Amino acid sequence: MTDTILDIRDLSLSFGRLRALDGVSLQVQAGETLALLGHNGAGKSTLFKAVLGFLAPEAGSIAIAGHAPGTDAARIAINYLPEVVAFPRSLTGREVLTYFSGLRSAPKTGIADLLERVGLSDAADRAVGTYSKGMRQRLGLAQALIGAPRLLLLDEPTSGLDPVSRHEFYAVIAEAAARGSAVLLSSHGLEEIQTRTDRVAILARGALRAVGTLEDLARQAALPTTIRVTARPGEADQLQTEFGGRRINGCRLEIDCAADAKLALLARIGTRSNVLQDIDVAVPGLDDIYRHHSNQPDEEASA
Ligand SMILES: Nc1ncnc2c1ncn2[C@@H]1O[C@H](COP(=O)(O)OP(=O)(O)OP(=O)(O)O)[C@@H](O)[C@H]1O
Repeated sequence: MTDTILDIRDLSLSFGRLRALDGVSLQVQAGETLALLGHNGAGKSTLFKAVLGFLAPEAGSIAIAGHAPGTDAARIAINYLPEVVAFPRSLTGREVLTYFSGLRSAPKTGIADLLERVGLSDAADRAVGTYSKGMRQRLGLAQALIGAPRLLLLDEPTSGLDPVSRHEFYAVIAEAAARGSAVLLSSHGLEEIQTRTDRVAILARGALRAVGTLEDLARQAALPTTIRVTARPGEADQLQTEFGGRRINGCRLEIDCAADAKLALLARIGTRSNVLQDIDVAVPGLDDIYRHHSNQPDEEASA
């Protein structure tokens, strides 16, 4: 049985004449990590602010573990990591977490464990003003994990982090999800969320264009596979006559085909190995999949 922690239905919100969110419906389950992707200005932060209760929707509804945004019960259920974290520079990492634990009425006994989980034990008693950006970001994540939240909202949590820090960051997020938190994070990076999130939601100009696993999104996009053939000198014309495709230069040919027709086409091309110099296969990349969905009209979005 699923346990829906975040339930957003037909959410619309405008700033004056600008419709920042347009009929967005999205659910996140306990233990699930969902990445919200979208270009600058797509509406990701606006969605987060609505979930936090900072912005009131003009239509639709949001429930956090069954509670309306901004209520005490919803506030207790959510922990939030903003895109830019700022802590008092003179406090140590441990003092920051002690302060936030007090605000959340969480036991102080968990602080050493949190510092350990985000790799800040050694720096725990140094002033935050001496921390690097990555360390501040990790302290922000530790702050967001206080009290084992039911919903973890992370606004571009890894922007500006190096690949190793990113990897460690996602490992900590995965632990939180394994303990039952629902995680909604926004990101610009398809590559980084590829193996680290359960589902992806693509937002463009305030509307949700697609929701699903990356495999689902790739299947829905039905983008062609491209077979690139290099012919022996003087043979490209004949190959193009046989297999169609685009001529790239005197000896190269690109042939598009549906993903499920790839093997049959390769087998046919293979029968002409005597006139081939090389062959390779280019499957659609994450960027192609993202571009496809973010350019779709709203009504093609799938929930
Ligand atoms: N307080 C505001 N007043 C007016 N317009 C706003 C306000 N906040 C956001 N917007 C507009 O709403 C749209 C969505 O902005 P939002 O910050 O949610 O985008 P985003 O997806 O988080 O972008 P980014 O990736 O750049 O952080 C943008 O066009 C933005 O200019």
